Amino acid sequence: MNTGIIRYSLNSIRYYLTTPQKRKAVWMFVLLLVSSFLDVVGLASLVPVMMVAAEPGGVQKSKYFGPIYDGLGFQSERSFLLVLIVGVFLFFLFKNLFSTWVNYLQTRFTANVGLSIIQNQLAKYLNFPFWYFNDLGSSQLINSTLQVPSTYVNMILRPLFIFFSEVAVVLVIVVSILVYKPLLLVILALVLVPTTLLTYGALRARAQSIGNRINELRPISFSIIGDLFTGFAELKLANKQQRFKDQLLDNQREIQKLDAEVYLYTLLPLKVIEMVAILGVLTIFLYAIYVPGSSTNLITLVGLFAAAAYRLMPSVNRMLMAMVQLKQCQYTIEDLEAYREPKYRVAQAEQQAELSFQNNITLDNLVFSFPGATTPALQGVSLTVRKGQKVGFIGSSGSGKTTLMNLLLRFYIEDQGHILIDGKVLGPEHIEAWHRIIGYVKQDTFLMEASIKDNITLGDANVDQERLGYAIEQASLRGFVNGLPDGVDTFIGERGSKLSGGQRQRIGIARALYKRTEILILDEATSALDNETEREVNEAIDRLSSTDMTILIIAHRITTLRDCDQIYELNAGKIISTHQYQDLLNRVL
Ligand SMILES: Nc1ncnc2c1ncn2[C@@H]1O[C@H](COP(=O)(O)OP(=O)(O)OP(=O)(O)O)[C@@H](O)[C@H]1O
Repeated sequence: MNTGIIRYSLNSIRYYLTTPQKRKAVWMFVLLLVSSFLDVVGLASLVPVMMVAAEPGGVQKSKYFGPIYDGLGFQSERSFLLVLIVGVFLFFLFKNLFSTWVNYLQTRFTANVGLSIIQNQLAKYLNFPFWYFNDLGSSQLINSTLQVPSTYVNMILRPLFIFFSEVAVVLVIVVSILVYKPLLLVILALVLVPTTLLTYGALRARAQSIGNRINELRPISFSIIGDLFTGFAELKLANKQQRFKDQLLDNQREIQKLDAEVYLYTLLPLKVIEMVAILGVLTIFLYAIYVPGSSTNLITLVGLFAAAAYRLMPSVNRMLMAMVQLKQCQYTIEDLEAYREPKYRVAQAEQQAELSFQNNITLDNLVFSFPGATTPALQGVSLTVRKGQKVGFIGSSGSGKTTLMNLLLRFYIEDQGHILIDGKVLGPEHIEAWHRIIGYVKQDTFLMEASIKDNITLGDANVDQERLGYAIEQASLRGFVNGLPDGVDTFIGERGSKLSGGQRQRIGIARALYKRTEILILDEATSALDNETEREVNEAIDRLSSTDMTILIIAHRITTLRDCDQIYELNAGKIISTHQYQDLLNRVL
């Protein structure tokens, strides 16, 4: 049998198991063997019991039960049969309790492995360099973090257990037949082995390609449904909801069709094996009819063949089903294995060091290129910001302002040059300390579907009320919050849908203040803010300017830069000039 997919799946599981878990897996396999053995013994024991029960005086005549009957001094066959039947019942009770316990252990084990795979995927993606993160997109990431591990558990891990426990059953039967009647084993092997191989051979390629296709289609559905709900208002107004709905249904139609096809494939093996087994029986019969003198022996053989094949068929079928499922979901193994190379990990030092910021931040000749880009996004940027300064960045769209901030935030790492804090190179060992003192207010502030308080504290369990009050005050949110029925406990809707653009940015500012940010990067919203919103945001920035916070502002409106000590202008990844606010204002006027 082609065991490529089995070996591949086992290797993939090994990666996730800790040493105790590996030991547990072996232990579980032993328990499964015992459980399979009890299964076969249970069924096999029924035949002699039924035979002696059906024939009066059968107990004493039986070569198995006769000695037990005499040895235990039974007086009547009826009482012996009663004890025998109760014994059989108790055996089945024990067997089923035992196999349920094994199933329970097995499901707990697979659930734990599933959880460690999700943890592993999360760790992988949360440590992803930012640009890959953006490249993959959230639908793909959600699929890989939640859907793929769950499919892996259901369609790789569980089928593997089934496969091995069926192998155990088949082995027990095969050994019994080998001892009892080797010729029968030869006939069975001649009939069942080629059938199994041919059926698997016919289904595996298609099963795999269906699995791959379903994995391509699922994120598309996630993405369309995300757009459909988040873009509710825009799509409704543009009368485009129907088009998105149609796209989603087309995609789902293909998924459902492929799912149904795969389900059909899991039903097929049993039918094929049954046809071949019956063909075997009939062929032996025909032989008995047309070859004179061979019938008595052959008819016994047919009986035995049919009985053995009947018991083997479900096991072989389950083995085949398991293999088809493994093949169909091979993509999950590939998906989980993706992005394990070091280049997909932001370098992080095991030992984190403290960092203090007292004097200045120096960018020393920073060069940075996005993977695959022909020209660097930053081409030797050097500047110094003193503690407490307010510095502005301007420049046309695509000039590298956001990229520069992402380097400063350590979401990207420079190809050349250094960032120095008080003259000390900012390295991977400072990431945690650095992130404690730097804050970022994006153009589109990240907001959770939660209360204002939770959005400012990012779900702090023990909120520092004094700090929260200060953050609200400094971010010019006091008036707004006081006017709300539930104050800071008011829910703001999905992604802040109940807030204005200015309020959203000010929540971002309050968040940075609550965190005791020492260096704040503020990316001013590019979208046309109305006068009132612009005034609100500027008021918050003005208040910040009176603190000792070091502020770096990417500005799209010159008025935002009013309090800046220095303004840098970028073009094509380079600083082309530095300005004072008044010069810029004169230039515009
Ligand atoms: N994830 C990315 N992958 C590849 N190239 C990128 C990526 N992000 C930005 N770029 C490219 O890098 C260059 C600088 O982009 P950046 O976002 O820093 O500009 P910006 O000055 O902030 O623009 P804007 O004012 O429009 O926000 C652009 O040419 C952009 O196309």
